[in-house]
Amino acid sequence: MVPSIEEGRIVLIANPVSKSGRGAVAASEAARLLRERVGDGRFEMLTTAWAGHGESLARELGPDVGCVIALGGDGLVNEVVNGLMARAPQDRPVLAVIPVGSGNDYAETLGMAYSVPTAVTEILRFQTVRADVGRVNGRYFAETLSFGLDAAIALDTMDRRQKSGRAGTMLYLESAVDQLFHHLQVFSFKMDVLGAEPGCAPHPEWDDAYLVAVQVGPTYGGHFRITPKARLDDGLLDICWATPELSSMRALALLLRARGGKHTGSDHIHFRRASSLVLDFEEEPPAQMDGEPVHGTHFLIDCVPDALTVVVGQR
Ligand SMILES: Nc1ncnc2c1ncn2[C@@H]1O[C@H](COP(=O)(O)OP(=O)(O)OP(=O)(O)O)[C@@H](O)[C@H]1O
Repeated sequence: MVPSIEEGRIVLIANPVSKSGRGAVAASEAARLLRERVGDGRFEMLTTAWAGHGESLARELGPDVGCVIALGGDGLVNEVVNGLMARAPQDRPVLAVIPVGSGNDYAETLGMAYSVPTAVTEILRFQTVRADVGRVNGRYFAETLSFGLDAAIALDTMDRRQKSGRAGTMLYLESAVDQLFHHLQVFSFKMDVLGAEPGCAPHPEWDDAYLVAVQVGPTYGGHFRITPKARLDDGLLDICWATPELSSMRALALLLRARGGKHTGSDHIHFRRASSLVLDFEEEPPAQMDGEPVHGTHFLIDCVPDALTVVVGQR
């Protein structure tokens, strides 16, 4: 049983290479502020040294840790969540996030501030909620799992970022325009909804889609509100898929409307809510989970209700 967030140790797991290296500077600032506020004895900073390291650091946290803070982007949050989910439910410290990534969708859902000092102050208010976690083929996701167009954009943006060192919304839009006008693809999929909300039809036929998103929270791709009504604590995954036939121009207009969650009235957009589902694709689509690549054609997906306690900000 972990100690309470007020009494236990606080461990910061920082990704120094997040946001093109800005994570290192943000981590020193956060560590200095946390040491000042809670004292040296109650605080420790761990820095990731390789991709995937955040998961083992979170899995192996000592029994005296009451709160683990992930400083980085959605990729680091995903690693820490996977580490925490490997522990027994009563041994999972509270999760907090200091957003220093390029997407920060989970931090956005938690309402965390983007300035390090404000985020530290918010964390030390110890305001928490319970949160569900998504699971796909045995791995966990905090916010988003998606297939097709938006995953292609997210993965292409990451590729462009690594090659050019650039970041931000413009890079995402450049990639979106390229994917929409030169690589817009339809994927054949079959969705078998097992634990649907009452009144929801299963969807067992093969169908075509530009994208399928399975969400714990409302956003993906850097604050696109793809499932605006998704809640962290309802025990359900919100599913959205977009069906053809759309011209590249109309698909772009729909994507831009999705930024504010205003795509929901389109005849091409469909929603379901379910606690579990099986998704099959005829051929492997581009896929992402919290911004990280996922591979395969057969996906067993479910919601782990009430899995974590998470710190929320003031927005
Ligand atoms: N020390 C490290 N060296 C190299 N890669 C790392 C290291 N620590 C973490 N990573 C990897 O860096 C990737 C990106 O991390 P993170 O999500 O924190 O930042 P980001 O890409 O800038 O933000 P976002 O995911 O929001 O786009 C993740 O795949 C993670 O596994």
